[in-house]
Amino acid sequence: MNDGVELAPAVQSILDSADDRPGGAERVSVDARSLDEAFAAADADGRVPVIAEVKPTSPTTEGERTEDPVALAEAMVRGGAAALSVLTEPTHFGGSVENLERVRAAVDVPVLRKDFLLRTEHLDVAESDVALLIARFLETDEADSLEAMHAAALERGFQPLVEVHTRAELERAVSVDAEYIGVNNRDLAELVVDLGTFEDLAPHAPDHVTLVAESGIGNPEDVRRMRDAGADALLVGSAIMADGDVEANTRELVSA
Ligand SMILES: O=P(O)(O)OC[C@@H](O)[C@@H](O)c1c[nH]c2ccccc12
Repeated sequence: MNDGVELAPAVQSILDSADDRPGGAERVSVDARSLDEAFAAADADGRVPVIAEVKPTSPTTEGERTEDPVALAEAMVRGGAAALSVLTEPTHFGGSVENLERVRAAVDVPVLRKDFLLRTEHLDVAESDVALLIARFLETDEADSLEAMHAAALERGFQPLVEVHTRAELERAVSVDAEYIGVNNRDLAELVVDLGTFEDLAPHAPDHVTLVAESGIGNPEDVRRMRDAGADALLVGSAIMADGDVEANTRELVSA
């Protein structure tokens, strides 16, 4: 599929199930909480802008956290998270639209819907402040184009975060005028993480873009490394969801 590089079997299976999931019946209209303001507020009081991710499990995680997602989300906000990300992918990440809706109702910070959205009608399944659009999966015959998805997300009031992993994907994100670009340090073909990915791509992003470093950020040193490379914000899941106190895990990274 797409560039000819085979995807990890887990990722191919995620995409196949995403392709089978129905869209929403009606077009949503979102009154989004500003991501820029949330990041600026964090910066202003000395917190690193972190998007903390409620991810009960994943193909690269052992075990599953079974606490109430709302309790986890509230702990992340207490720990200083500027925004949250909630998995809605049901079959491989233990997520749900219900989790997203409950979390968004419980907190004041912007919430990202983390899923594999392939067609515009998939945007209509749930309201969120930010919608993730993964460039790599929006260039196949089965999916709508990145351009169409980006325009459709804006029309509905979402702040689209375009996820890229290569220079070519970054160029495509820039060509659709993406204001928010996430560089995923995890290669979805092999599921390996390399923080050098962000360092390599960040210098090629235009200055006006808000850049998010995604995946593989495990400790305060990684946070500083990504900030030094130009990350305006960080998206962190596993290190915050790992054993222990989610609030303390969040605070440790936010204070790096
Ligand atoms: O758990 P990590 O390594 O901190 O990564 C979080 C987030 O970046 C990761 O969950 C992610 C990035 N892009 C995705 C696309 C789909 C599902 C998950 C993801």
